[in-house]
Amino acid sequence: MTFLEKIRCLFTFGQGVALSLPEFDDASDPIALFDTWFNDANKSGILLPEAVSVSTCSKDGQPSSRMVLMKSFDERGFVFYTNYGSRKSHELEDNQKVALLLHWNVLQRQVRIEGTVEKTTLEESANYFNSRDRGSKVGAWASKQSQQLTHPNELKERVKQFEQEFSGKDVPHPEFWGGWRVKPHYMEFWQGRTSRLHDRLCFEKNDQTNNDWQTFKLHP
Ligand SMILES: Cc1cc2nc3c(=O)[nH]c(=O)nc-3n(C[C@H](O)[C@H](O)[C@H](O)COP(=O)(O)O)c2cc1C
Ligand SMILES: Cc1ncc(COP(=O)(O)O)c(CN)c1O
Repeated sequence: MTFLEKIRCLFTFGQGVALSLPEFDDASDPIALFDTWFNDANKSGILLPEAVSVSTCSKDGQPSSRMVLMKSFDERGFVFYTNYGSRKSHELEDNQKVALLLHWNVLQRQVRIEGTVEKTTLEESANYFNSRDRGSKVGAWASKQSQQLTHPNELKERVKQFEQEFSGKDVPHPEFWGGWRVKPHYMEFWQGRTSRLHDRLCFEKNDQTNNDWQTFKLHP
């Protein structure tokens, strides 16, 4: 973003900002647009611009949402890492349909993503796990994510146990921990405007095997 655009964002905060959405053309690609917006969010000083809400749905249709950190994205999809024994992972095993939501408030921007998930490869998960700090690696072993604590000190004790187990060694990548890649079939870019006359730019595809996105706009 230019300095002028930043000033305009500040002055119009809450009223809709004055950054324009690009017009459609044949080359319209939602991943490229996401890349631009994600860069803007990174440059804007927002804390954790990569924080994203992930919504899953249980077998009986109960949706649930939680925040995760998006660690990478490209044409193949959006990747986050978690415990494969967690509630979200169990729900994703049963039902691969998923929705992501990002909100960059100072930019007055929201991105909605709908798609299906697949697990990242063991190699990809291990590479990411190995890049984490030691404390978070031990934490991944210690946390039985989404399970009830059986007694108040259980987590602390498990951290101690794994610190001892891996003392003086590299902390290995646990097979129960890894990535989910969200392959999008719908993406919507929302840009706040004055008088609530926001822009909504949508991309949809019916066939996951190609990159043919239909584009349209929605009333705010
Ligand atoms: C900003 C933020 C980022 C988070 N990032 C992650 C993440 O990348 N992976 C993860 O497993 N949990 C992350 N969490 C914790 C999750 O929100 C959630 O509590 C946890 O994954 C268990 O969810 P579940 O029981 O629905 O599976 C994050 C929480 C916050 C507030
Ligand atoms: C439980 C958990 N797992 C994974 C992450 C992802 O972040 P990182 O890999 O940077 O720890 C987070 C971030 N808050 C988290 O809380």
